[in-house]
Amino acid sequence: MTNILVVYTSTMGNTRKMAEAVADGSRSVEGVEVVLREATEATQGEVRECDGLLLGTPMRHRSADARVKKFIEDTIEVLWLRDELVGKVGGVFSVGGGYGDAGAGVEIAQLGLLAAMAGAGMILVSLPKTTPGAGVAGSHWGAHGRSGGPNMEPQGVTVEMLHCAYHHGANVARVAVALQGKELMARGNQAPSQELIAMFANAEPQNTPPS
Ligand SMILES: Cc1cc2nc3c(=O)[nH]c(=O)nc-3n(C[C@H](O)[C@H](O)[C@H](O)COP(=O)(O)O)c2cc1C
Repeated sequence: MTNILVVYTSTMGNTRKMAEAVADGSRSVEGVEVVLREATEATQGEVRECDGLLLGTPMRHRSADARVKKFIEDTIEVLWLRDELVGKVGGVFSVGGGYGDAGAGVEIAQLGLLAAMAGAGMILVSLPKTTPGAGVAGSHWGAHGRSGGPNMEPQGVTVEMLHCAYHHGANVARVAVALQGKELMARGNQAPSQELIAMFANAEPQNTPPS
C-alpha cells in the first residue's frame, strides 16, 4: 500500500474543496490509501509514515497561510533535520482570491511550499500543461484555484479547477507508487550531531517585546 497524506487549511471552504479533489485523485490510483488532514491536526508521525505529501494553502497577503507555515515548521523542518523525508514525493496546491486574474502571490506561495520539500530531499511533482484543467488552474508548480471574480466578488472554485486538482493528486500518487521502496537518493554526507539536531528541534521562537 502507498500512503498519500493531503494537508491543507481553509477558512471559507475553497481550499478544502481543492484538497478533497486532490485526495479523490490520489485515491483513484490503485494501491493508494489517502489521509486528508487540516494543517493544525496533521502530526509528525503522519508525515513520517507517508510516501507522498500534497500540501495546500489559501493565499494570504501574497504568501502561504500561517497555519500551513506552522505545519512546515513543526513537521517538515524537524524531519528535515533527521533526513527522514529524503526520497518521499511531494506536490502543492493553493487557492487565491483572483484579483488581477491569476491572483496575487501564487508563485511565491507555491514555491515557498516546494522549497521546504526540496530542502528536505523530497522528489517534487510539477503540473504539466497537459493536465486537464491546467488552462484555468495550472501554475506549473501545482494546481491553483481562484475563488473570486475580477472585483474580488466571491464565486468559488469551479469544476474545471477541481478537475485540475484531481489530476494533480493522481499524478503525485502514481509517482509515489512507482518509487515506493526504491532507495534512489545517494546517502553518506555527514549528518549533524545529535546535540545539534536536538537544539534545533526543540528551539522555541523568542518573543522579545518591542522597546
Ligand atoms: C487576510 C486575507 C489575505 C488574502 N490575501 C490574498 C492574496 O495575497 N492573494 C490572493 O490571491 N488572495 C488573497 N486572499 C483571498 C483568499 O486567498 C481567498 O478568499 C481564498 O478563497 C481563501 O481560501 P479558503 O476559501 O480556503 O478560505 C486573501 C484573503 C484574506 C482573508
